[in-house]
Amino acid sequence: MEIDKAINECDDRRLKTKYNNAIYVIKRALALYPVQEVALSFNGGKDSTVLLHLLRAGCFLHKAEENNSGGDAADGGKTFPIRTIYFESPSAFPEINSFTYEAASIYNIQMDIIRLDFKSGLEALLKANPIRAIFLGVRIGDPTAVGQEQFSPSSPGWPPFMRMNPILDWSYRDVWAFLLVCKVQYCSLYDQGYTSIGSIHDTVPNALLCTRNSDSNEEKFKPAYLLADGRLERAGRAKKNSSAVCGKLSSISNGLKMENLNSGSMLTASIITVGDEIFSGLAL
Ligand SMILES: Cc1cc2nc3c(=O)[nH]c(=O)nc-3n(C[C@H](O)[C@H](O)[C@H](O)COP(=O)(O)O)c2cc1C
Ligand SMILES: Nc1ncnc2c1ncn2[C@@H]1O[C@H](COP(=O)(O)OP(=O)(O)OP(=O)(O)O)[C@@H](O)[C@H]1O
Repeated sequence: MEIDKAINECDDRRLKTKYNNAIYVIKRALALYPVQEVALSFNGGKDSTVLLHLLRAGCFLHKAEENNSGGDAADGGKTFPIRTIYFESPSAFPEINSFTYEAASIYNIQMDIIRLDFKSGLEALLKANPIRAIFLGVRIGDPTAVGQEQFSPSSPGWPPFMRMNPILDWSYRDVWAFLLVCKVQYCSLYDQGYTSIGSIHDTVPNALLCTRNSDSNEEKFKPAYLLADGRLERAGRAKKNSSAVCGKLSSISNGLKMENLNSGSMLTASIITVGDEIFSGLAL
């Protein structure tokens, strides 16, 4: 199985540990729930893409252990056995839609396209299918991760199912290390400077990846995997309450509250003085 092989052959020890822990969670989930009772919530984003490949590897390894065949699962892990759901929205980027559909075709994924809001869509899904647990690509740091663990029952008021978050403890760097080491395809927007993708109305490339051509002054963006500080991955996402004006954003949040940046740290500033400008009042 190419994902498992790529990780085993790489020399990134941290990535190996993250991978092994996520595979452990997936294998326990598959031991708890029959495969017909689990689903993957996939939206073509980077975290979803990581999860998809972890599940491909996890299903393969689980099946191999069940068969006690030393890794020789019948179809080499080519058919993806988990029902997959995609909440398609008219405000999704076309690149996200096309990548999602492409992934479904490449990996033989049975994908249910749901054109309802999350809650109503899940209610309909659970009514029509025996789904009891859903894999999500939620990570600590996502606003929706607050209070969640690797296995978290859905919230009160939501239909009852188990949310399973195998990459909850993965960092931005872990996500990119995995995608690059495994050499898997990801949505093209990430190569255009998008580091976290919401809707077309609230997402722009991450300004921290912006470069300017010194001759033409043309603005370009480096790929997402070059973002040095993963805490700023949501810098291209608008705040929930910021308003869009004529399709443009009136304000963009960097996704970090100032108190997050400052908590527990001492702020320092340096001033270099040459001569006696400060003392003579000329410094400003
Ligand atoms: C499969 C699935 C299960 C979810 N379960 C819950 C839930 O139990 N409780 C809840 O408050 N939100 C739930 N949500 C909603 C998400 O927490 C979140 O609001 C949604 O992903 C939108 O995030 P965004 O605003 O960053 O796009 C669920 C979403 C999905 C796709
Ligand atoms: N429209 C959707 N359809 C299906 N699942 C979704 C949808 N939106 C969110 N999810 C689930 O929630 C998870 C977290 O979403 P989030 O937007 O944080 O991550 P991502 O889209 O994978 O990556 P990125 O942060 O780069 O956009 C997804 O990995 C997926 O499991």
